[in-house]
Amino acid sequence: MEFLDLSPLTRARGTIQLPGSKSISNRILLLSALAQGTTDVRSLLDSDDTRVMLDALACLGVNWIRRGDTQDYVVQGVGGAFPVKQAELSLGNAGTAFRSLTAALALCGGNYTLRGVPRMHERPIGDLVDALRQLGAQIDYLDNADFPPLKIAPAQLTEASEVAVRGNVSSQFLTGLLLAAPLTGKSITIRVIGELISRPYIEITLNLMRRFGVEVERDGWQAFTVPAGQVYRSPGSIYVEGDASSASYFLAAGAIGGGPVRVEGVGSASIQGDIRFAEALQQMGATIAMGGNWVEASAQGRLHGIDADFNHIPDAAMTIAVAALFAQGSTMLRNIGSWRVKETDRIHAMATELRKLGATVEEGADFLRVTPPVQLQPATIDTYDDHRMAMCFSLVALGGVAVRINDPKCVNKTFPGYFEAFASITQRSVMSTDIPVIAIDGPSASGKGTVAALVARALGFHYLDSGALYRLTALAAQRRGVALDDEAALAQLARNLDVRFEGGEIWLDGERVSDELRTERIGNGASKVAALPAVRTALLERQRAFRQAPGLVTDGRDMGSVVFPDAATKIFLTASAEERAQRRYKQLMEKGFDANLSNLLEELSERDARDAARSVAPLKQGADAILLETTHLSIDQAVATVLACYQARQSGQGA
Ligand SMILES: Nc1ncnc2c1ncn2[C@@H]1O[C@H](COP(=O)(O)OP(=O)(O)OP(=O)(O)O)[C@@H](O)[C@H]1O
Ligand SMILES: Nc1ccn([C@H]2C[C@H](O)[C@@H](COP(=O)(O)O)O2)c(=O)n1
Repeated sequence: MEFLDLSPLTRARGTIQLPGSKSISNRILLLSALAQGTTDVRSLLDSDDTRVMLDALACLGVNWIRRGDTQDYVVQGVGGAFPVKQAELSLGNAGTAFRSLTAALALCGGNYTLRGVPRMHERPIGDLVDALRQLGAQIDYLDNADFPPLKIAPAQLTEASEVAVRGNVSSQFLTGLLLAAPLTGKSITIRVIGELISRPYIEITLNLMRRFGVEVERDGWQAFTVPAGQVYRSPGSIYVEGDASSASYFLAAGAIGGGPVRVEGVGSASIQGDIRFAEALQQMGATIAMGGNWVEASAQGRLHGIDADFNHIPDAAMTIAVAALFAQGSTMLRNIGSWRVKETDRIHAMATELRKLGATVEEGADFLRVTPPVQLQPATIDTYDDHRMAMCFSLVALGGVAVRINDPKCVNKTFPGYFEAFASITQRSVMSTDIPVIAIDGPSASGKGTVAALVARALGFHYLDSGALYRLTALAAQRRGVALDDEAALAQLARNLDVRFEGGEIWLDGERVSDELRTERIGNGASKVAALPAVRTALLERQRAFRQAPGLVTDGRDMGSVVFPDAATKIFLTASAEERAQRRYKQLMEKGFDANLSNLLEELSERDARDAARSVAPLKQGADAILLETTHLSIDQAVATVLACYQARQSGQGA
């Protein structure tokens, strides 16, 4: 199995010239072939699927030439009837080519056999065949009923002027019928049974039929009439706009990796439904700018999860499922049942691969809910011979983890140069040490956590409360009856903690424990387990794994000295013991806990003494840490000071 290893990436920015749209390319090729006259097709997509269509048209006697090395083609139309009346066509896994050629050839008066790759033979076509048979088409299944391969004989047109087709399996069935209807020479009305999915693809079909001189009358999304006497006529020259589905990977890269990333070739003037991917990304918190022929994405902070219906953009929705790994909270993708009959069962494939990265995924017949892990795990991604699986999972590398993409050449189906284009807008982080860390250490209740979380929010960085890991170890020990001096058992517990940090809350073994963790009892227990070297070693790599792009703000006792000694900015944040006791007292009262100020002062001093006296990673201001005394500072002032220190350091002024 061939594979491609993507190194951890830190950032995405740049401009991409998009290849032509697959949906538009294959429709234009068929329309140009069926039309009267010669069509200059400009910027056709160069991919497996378009090659399948070009080869099939050549087999059917259509003359076309490519202009030199360009993606411009000249197609000589056959005026409605293919010259070759007998042919065997191999159509790979190209759904657009298979469905539209089935319809056109069934009404063209010849004998044809249509085959594909094994997966194509698992993709249903029965609804389209049933509808064509209503018109008099002679189509037989060569293997299994309702599935390719197919044998087509000349149609014996019936009197029927109305056909019905199911709309909820694939919109390509309706597209095929619409494209072929003018070949009958009579008025045909197509009624859609059930909900019509992927409507924007039908809009593309209607738009292009109009460009080739055929008007379709529409009654909502339920009935489409192609009036009699219309024939396709070449528009002379036609331009294939960039692929909006392919744009989704780069726009998502801009949103995940900071951006800005600009795609050129699609924009507000696009006729493709997938242009609305930009809206979904915007809902997740990305900043989107758009012109007639370009779109740009960037993001200041972290994305957030959304709950949305993706029936209208099923292909680009796959990119949302992967972007969900970088969002705060869960993302729910609804109404995506058509994924089940695409290049692979995409719901199952997506769920399987997201889980490898550590995500929690719930899958249903037509939905997917993705909850990101606290930290992404490096993984080998299987791509199921599905170009979109390969392209969307490349985005995972922007999480600062290595990812292996199996069978990367499957992208050739629609975007042969994808990985080169992706590399051109992303920056490699050979070492995760390229990702900036702001380390804030200091004694208990000094305000480290509050300040660190606000600094992280201001910069759009990740946040790690390292003390919570020691507190969680103490809580887990208490729940399992492990003594606080049993170093080996505690280290084992620390290594295997089942924790989740989400939206400021913390879960242990699936139970929300945020409030219990903040009690002084657990704080004292944490201070005891934190003195044990084996526990600290067990938690070391766990803490380092939080270092993910675009950056990390973390607080604790040894963040600058041990865990992230190369942190960009190190702060030692403190306040007088009396002020800290006051702050903790107020904090506990606000949470509804009982507290006594003098006891708190005593406990806090005891804890600081233990934390400072231990032999490993003791609490103390490092020589390279900036002292931030906050006894007389407000939270905002403390936050502003940390930000100023970081920015001074970033702009090279030192700090
Ligand atoms: N500069 C400040 N002025 C007044 N109150 C503050 C200031 N900084 C933080 N606080 C308050 O002090 C309380 C304790 O802060 P926080 O929990 O962030 O401290 P901490 O150092 O992270 O504590 P611990 O080490 O125990 O986790 C909070 O209620 C917070 O709002
Ligand atoms: N990096 C760290 C973080 C915390 N600890 C210990 C010391 C504290 O008493 C205890 C709880 O931390 P808090 O939540 O109060 O910040 O955990 C440590 O040793 N090293």
